[in-house]
Amino acid sequence: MTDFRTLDDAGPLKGKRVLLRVDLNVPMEGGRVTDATRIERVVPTIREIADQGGRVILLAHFGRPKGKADPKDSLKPLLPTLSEKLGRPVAFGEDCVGEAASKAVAALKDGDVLLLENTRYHAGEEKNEAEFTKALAANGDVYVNEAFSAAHRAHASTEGLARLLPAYAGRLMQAELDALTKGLESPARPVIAIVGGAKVSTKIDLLENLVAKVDMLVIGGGMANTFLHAQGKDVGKSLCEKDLAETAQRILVAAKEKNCTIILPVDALVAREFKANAENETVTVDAVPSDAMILDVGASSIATIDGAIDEARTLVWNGPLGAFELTPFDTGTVAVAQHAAARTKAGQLVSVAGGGDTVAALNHAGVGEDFSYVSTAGGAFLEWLEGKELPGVEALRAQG
Ligand SMILES: Nc1ncnc2c1ncn2[C@@H]1O[C@H](COP(=O)(O)OP(=O)(O)O)[C@@H](O)[C@H]1O
Ligand SMILES: O=C(OP(=O)(O)O)[C@H](O)COP(=O)(O)O
Repeated sequence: MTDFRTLDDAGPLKGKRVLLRVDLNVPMEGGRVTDATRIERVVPTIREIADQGGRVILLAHFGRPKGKADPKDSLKPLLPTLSEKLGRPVAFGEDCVGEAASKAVAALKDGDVLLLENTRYHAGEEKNEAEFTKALAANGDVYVNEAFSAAHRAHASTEGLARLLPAYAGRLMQAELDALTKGLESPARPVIAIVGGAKVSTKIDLLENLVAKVDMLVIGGGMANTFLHAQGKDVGKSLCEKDLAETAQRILVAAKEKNCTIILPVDALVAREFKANAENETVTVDAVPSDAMILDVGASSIATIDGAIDEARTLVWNGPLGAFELTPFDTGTVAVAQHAAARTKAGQLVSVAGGGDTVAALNHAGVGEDFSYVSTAGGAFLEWLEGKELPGVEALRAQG
């Protein structure tokens, strides 16, 4: 049962300008998409609207350009993949508001698809500014939110637009919420969570609530370095947000109070260069050379994590355990992903993973199909798991 309106409630969309908010924040390398999962998952909705004769106007962000039109965060390089996956041409508007956008929208015929440039090129997006939201809304008759993975952001294109235009949830938004509710509303215990990745400052706070929901929490990736630093260890030149040491300490205390076992790496693969096949060595986390970076968990840590997974009946995972895009720093992520997949296939574990890079990492490990459920969302998925209201979903409910 959904308590918001979906595409089924939108009425005939023929001739309507449909602002479709999608999450195209996909992993890229050298200007090419390296994992197209997020694109593939929104294709059915784009087709469904276009096939009815709706004029599809895709709104999306890429990276974190912080209100500046930084070319490295352009959505343009995604066009070939988007068009290939969709099996039809996609036009491009050089801006998401103003003349460039309105001209591109005016040129659309029924059933056409248009991608507008990065919404985060404008500061009004993240500030959810009324003027900017109005400028976005000027190009649409209807708003459809398909970006579950950005629903934890109260931005103009994820939240504000739902208040200005008739608003509906897209098929993926609906499916993600249904699947997570079904899979995790009353999970089999013990529950283990793995949180890694690089978005330390935007994800660390949610760990405080998460430790009350799960029995074991594995902290890996860049997130682990901040915790190791908080424990007084020298993490050398590793990705580490030192100003969050107090937050990390608070989380460790909260975990103890809630009887949540925290599992931090005991050893690490370190290197002096952030590149594939950089010279590397395994060291204990007490002996990280001051000129080196932790780029993956070590073999003893992998064994500990695998052992903890063996005790669990439910796994939730966001954020790779290391810089998995660069061999051999994919070793920990691949080993743990394969172990969890084998337990899942044997019927011993319910495994739910999510996040743009996490999905790419599972695919890289060859187990993307073997988890119980793979969400496009990382941060949004964890916030949902915490029990938090997601602004993008709440704004749809307000109209429901
Ligand atoms: N120890 C580490 N040092 C640097 N980067 C890391 C480390 N561990 C993981 N990462 C990086 O984290 C990124 C993914 O983080 P994040 O965006 O939080 O995950 P997701 O997109 O799945 O939510 C990957 O690009 C990976 O290279
Ligand atoms: O990639 C995303 O989230 P994720 O890294 O948690 O999977 C979303 O596009 C949100 O991006 P943001 O964390 O820059 O707001």
